[in-house]
Amino acid sequence: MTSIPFDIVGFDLDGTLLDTSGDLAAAVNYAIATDGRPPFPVDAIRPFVGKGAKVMLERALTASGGYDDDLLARMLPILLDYYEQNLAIHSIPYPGLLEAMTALEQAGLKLAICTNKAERFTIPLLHQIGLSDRFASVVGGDTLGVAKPDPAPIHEMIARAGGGRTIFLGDTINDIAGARNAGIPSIAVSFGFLDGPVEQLKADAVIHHFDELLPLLKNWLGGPA
Ligand SMILES: O=C(O)COP(=O)(O)O
Ligand SMILES: [Mg+2]
Repeated sequence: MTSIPFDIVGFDLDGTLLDTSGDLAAAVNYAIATDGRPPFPVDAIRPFVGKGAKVMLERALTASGGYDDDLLARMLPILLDYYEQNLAIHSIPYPGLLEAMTALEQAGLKLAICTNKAERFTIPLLHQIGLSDRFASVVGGDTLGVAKPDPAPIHEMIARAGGGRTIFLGDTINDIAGARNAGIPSIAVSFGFLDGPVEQLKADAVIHHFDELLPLLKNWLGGPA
């Protein structure tokens, strides 16, 4: 028995479990350089992330002079191929994540992932970081053909993990709205790829470091269930 009122802790990937911004920025910058556009600093790329690689590229192209459909169609495969070859050069778990995961597992909880990143990148990235064996389920942005904030991938993550009371952690409105749409409580991480104050996400709770996760869950007072 655990004193934590959940069976599954679900996580977003980019900006929540892993700081992938260095590798995402390198892929965007590689692609836009083929059109002669100057690189973005990593900090500028972070707010572009959260709705998949295509939206990330669209946002980068909008911010660097605009684009048409032909340019987007030419550049997207360049970005995707580069990223696939360079998934984990700079990407690292956020501080305290590995300890928090171990503590949650020892408390009897299952861990799961629902990301808007395509499976083609998600599965090898987790493998390269050494985390593939730790999650009861992993659902990507293309697993079902619909992505967060649609609740379907979060429901799928829960079902594939065996079902049970679930809480979801994320760094963007897609995650927090997705959890709300799925009828489960949420926690926003303030260290992710925010595009505004973390309070704007209106999650049920906020953590600033993974050290806060276990105590928060042990003392969870409820939130929408
Ligand atoms: O790849 C993305 O844009 C988003 O991925 P995330 O849902 O794990 O943040
Ligand atoms: Mg994210």
